[in-house]
Amino acid sequence: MGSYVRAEHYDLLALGSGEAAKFIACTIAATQGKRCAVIERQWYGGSCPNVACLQSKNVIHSASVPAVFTWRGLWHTSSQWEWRKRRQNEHEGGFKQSGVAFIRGEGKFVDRKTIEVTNADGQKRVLEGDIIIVCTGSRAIISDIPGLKEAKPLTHVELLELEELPSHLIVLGRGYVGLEFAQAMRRFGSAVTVIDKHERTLMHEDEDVATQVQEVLLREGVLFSTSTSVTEVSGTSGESVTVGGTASGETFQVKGSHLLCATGRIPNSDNNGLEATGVTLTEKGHIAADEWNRTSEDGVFAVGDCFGSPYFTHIGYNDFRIVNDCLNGKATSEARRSARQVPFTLSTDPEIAHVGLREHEAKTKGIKYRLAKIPMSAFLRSRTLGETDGFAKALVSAEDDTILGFTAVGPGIGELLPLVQLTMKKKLPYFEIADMIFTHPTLGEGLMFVFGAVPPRS
Ligand SMILES: Cc1cc2nc3c(=O)[nH]c(=O)nc-3n(C[C@H](O)[C@H](O)[C@H](O)COP(=O)(O)OP(=O)(O)OC[C@H]3O[C@@H](n4cnc5c(N)ncnc54)[C@H](O)[C@@H]3O)c2cc1C
Ligand SMILES: NC(=O)c1ccc[n+]([C@@H]2O[C@H](COP(=O)([O-])OP(=O)(O)OC[C@H]3O[C@@H](n4cnc5c(N)ncnc54)[C@H](O)[C@@H]3O)[C@@H](O)[C@H]2O)c1
Repeated sequence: MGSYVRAEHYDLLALGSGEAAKFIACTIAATQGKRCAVIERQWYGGSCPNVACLQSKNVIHSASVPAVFTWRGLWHTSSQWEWRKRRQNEHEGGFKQSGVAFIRGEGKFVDRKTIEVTNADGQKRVLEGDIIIVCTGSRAIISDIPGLKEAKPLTHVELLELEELPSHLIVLGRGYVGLEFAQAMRRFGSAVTVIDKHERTLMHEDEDVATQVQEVLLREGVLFSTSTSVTEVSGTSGESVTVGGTASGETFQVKGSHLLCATGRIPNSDNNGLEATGVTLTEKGHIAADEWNRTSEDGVFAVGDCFGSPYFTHIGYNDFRIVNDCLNGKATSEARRSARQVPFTLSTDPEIAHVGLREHEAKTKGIKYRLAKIPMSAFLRSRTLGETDGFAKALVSAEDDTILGFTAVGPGIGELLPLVQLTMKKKLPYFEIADMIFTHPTLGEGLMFVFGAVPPRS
């Protein structure tokens, strides 16, 4: 550290201002009157509002509204910069109001309770905290395929900053980021080729779910190259870029104008001095912590993507609740990591919405279930929308009447998850949903039909 600098003391210090950290710091400041600070090198409030969930869903929605089917047509704000400025102002206001110190700069651990922060001008501050929250997020993987880094590929961050529409976007990776952006950019008018090393889309999902979404994208003109091993990339994204390798054993080459890397994410647990603390990492580089986000160092918590919580903002928010309970002496067995539901919505059109057990998981684990599966056209609302692609399926226990899992592919179908989640959480029988009165014709009404189709117990 060079010359001695007196450390500024805080009761609670967060590294990274993402979902869980901002709520923890603001809540502890407000409810316990503690002195809290958040260190952040880039955006107030982390990725979700600025470069991930919210902005990407705004782009995706824009691409889905035929009347304004143009690149940047329906962006509710004039530009991506305007979007971020608004989110920044909202978050800056939130921190100020709650009395949390927002400290701009790159943070690096000096020891378990001390973080050195370097701002853009190279000036340093040393902060120490009794409680430390590590919330440093994750970043897109840019693998070491020859020529890939040199091609300066886009990640979701740069894609959201593009001023021009790519004439031909090559998407490497067919997971959440790849599929959502592939469809949106195709709808805006780009030619889109998606390349993935696996044979099928969304390997974790049931095959019928993955196939349904892929079929829609194919119909809209997205091209797929599957079981593809990319061995070289040449050119530069934004000008002309060529991706080559083998696809199902055959030589493969595709030339495009832009390249998006969407091959997964790695935790930001390196380059921040964590090795100077006693905090340990998992094999995948996540910060190792227990059921209540407590690391191996007393008073140091890890939250969000860097902790390996499933990479969703709402799960980051749940980390906040768990840590907040912990800090209030309420670390209960109900409020722990492995006890929580992990619902998600993939924002393709149609969406995929899921909670609980998948069918292939039930089969692998030998869990006996009853299956109800109906086409989306049976959700009468989908007919009024003219959007009948998809289906919904529910897995109900063969032994009692509790719901084990629910998955649906359909328009705006993610909005239906909470009712199913609540029924599952309260361990209510599935027919509580089947017996409800739903307004007609809403998507919710479809739940009555799915759960009404559960076969009787044998
Ligand atoms: C394109 C895209 C779309 C997504 N869409 C959705 C969605 O629709 N729904 C959903 O639930 N999830 C979505 N996700 C996932 C979601 O964005 C992440 O799970 C969530 O934002 C992670 O929050 P976090 O707090 O862990 O990290 P972040 O929000 O990334 O916060 C970490 C912060 O730490 C800062 N930081 C890191 N290291 C340092 C350091 N040394 N010093 C100072 N600051 C540091 C970073 O600048 C960053 O701001 C999406 C992800 C992507 C990439
Ligand atoms: N709607 C949402 O909630 C949402 C949206 C976007 C992202 N996210 C979160 O972000 C996480 C990361 O998303 P992601 O799409 O970056 O990762 P992902 O893990 O979902 O998908 C990565 C894909 O890249 C492929 N791949 C990996 N290496 C490859 C290579 N060398 N060549 C070709 N293909 C390769 C994999 O087979 C996989 O299909 C998700 O797991 C999710 O938790 C959520």
